[in-house]
Amino acid sequence: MLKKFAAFAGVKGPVLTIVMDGYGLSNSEVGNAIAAARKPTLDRLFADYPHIQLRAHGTAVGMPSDDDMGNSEVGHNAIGSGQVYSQGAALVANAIASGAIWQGEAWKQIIAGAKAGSGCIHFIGLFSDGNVHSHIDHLKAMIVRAKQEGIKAVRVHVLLDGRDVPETSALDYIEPFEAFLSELRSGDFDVQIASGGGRMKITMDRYDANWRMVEEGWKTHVLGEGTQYASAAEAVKALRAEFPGVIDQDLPAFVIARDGKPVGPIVDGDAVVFYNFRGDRAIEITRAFEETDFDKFDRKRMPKVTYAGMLQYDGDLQLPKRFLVDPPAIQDTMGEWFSKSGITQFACSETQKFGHVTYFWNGNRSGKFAGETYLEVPSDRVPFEQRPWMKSAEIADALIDALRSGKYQALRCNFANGDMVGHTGNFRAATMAVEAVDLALSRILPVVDAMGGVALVTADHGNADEMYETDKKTKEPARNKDGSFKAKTAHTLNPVPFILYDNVTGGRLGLRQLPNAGLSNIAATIANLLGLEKHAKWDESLLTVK
Ligand SMILES: O=C(O)[C@@H](CO)OP(=O)(O)O
Ligand SMILES: [Mn+2]
Ligand SMILES: [Mn+2]
Repeated sequence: MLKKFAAFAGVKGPVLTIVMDGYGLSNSEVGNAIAAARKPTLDRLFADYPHIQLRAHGTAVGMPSDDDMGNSEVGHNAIGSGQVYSQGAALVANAIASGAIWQGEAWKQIIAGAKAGSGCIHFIGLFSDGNVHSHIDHLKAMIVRAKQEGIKAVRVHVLLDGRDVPETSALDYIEPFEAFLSELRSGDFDVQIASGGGRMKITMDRYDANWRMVEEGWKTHVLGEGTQYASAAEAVKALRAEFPGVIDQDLPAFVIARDGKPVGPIVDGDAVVFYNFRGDRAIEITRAFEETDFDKFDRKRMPKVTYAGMLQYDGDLQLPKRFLVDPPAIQDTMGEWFSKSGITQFACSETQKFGHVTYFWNGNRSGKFAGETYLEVPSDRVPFEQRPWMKSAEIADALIDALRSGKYQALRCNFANGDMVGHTGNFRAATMAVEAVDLALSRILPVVDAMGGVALVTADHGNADEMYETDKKTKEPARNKDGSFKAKTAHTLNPVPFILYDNVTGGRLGLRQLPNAGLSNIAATIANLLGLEKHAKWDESLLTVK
């Protein structure tokens, strides 16, 4: 049990934490969909309530460097655990730098599995240096090592990014990578790109939102079925010509073939490494490779392969069984300790972010702690620039019901809008996304008051705050050839807001801006609002009490 907090007995009503996914604070109004949005409720919160800024990127959330943007996994891990752990990106980079990865059992089994079988290793993963789900340097290091260890054939299945990196940058990765492969290729080392497609079209679905994507990926990578091209570069050029305006993340699947035959379907005796380190979008394809009883789609054939993930993606479900690098051992999360302290908890989001407030929040565990209730609002299956309001109204409905029920002391939710619509690169839709969240807040906050509670309004990282790429030389917004601004689809490095909405303690409570305040300070702040001391491992609370 957490001890009683001496300075404050806790608010009478519930404590609600609202994560506005992808809502960063930028000083610039240029390309800033948040500044451009009409958002009277948020304007009022910033004008009238205590608020500070939190760091949500780089080392503050366990990324290798402060050049790394934040993302939902590291952000929600930091919020939910009150701690900063070295995250997948850093753990993998270190394991490669020290060589520990090659000494691990899993890598040895991949090599041994391929040698005893067909001799071929397949690498499937997100093909960029975004460092949110994967890094191309990790892929390259594994290919070099595989050759050194006497592997004869490697096939690479490239998921085009355009979401963590510029929206039409696929060839900036493919072309140098082909040059890298040419250098390595030799009489006894046959290495080629075998298939690919946009990350939002195939393979990388999450939270069971759309298994058809994974089915499409399976057909492409494993069965080698689909439209054939002579090379990945040719595929990207041809698909861009065929689908003008479609950005990398949404490009259709392609198969590389010679004389009508796919160069790298996955067959019995192969080894397969899924090289993403982040779990949410890696779990479904992993299940397709590992589960004997599998009913999400008809796999047609299930090759007997030696399969490994870069990390273990779900500790509870032990997915995958074999993994190259140990995930961060996230312990003593807020969910667990509130549960042990008898606090009832409610978590809600729509499908696209549901795991963020449950699985990521609880340190990448899919199980529930006692006293937790989860509610998932099914997401639309559309390009989100077509529905920028997403399920904000339904999430507000659910929260209002949960608050009014009086059953829950700590509630948490995630509004996906700023992030999911921000990722489309559509500026106007992103302003509407922010406006939809503002409307939801205007409905929820009066209910918080009525129940005698308080709310913390924050975000996990930026996105909608920067909708244009910056020209590296001029530092001005970058432009396309036709003079229009170049859309930016990725997260940002900006800090996020942390607002205390409190109409019930008579102004006793405030927030302090510690110099390095970050997302990991939120857990202790929530504990104090509930009248509890923080867990010894959690970073400092930001609450001030008069
Ligand atoms: O969509 C995703 O997978 C990432 C971006 O790669 O976004 P977020 O971290 O907000 O989930
Ligand atoms: Mn996010
Ligand atoms: Mn995002």
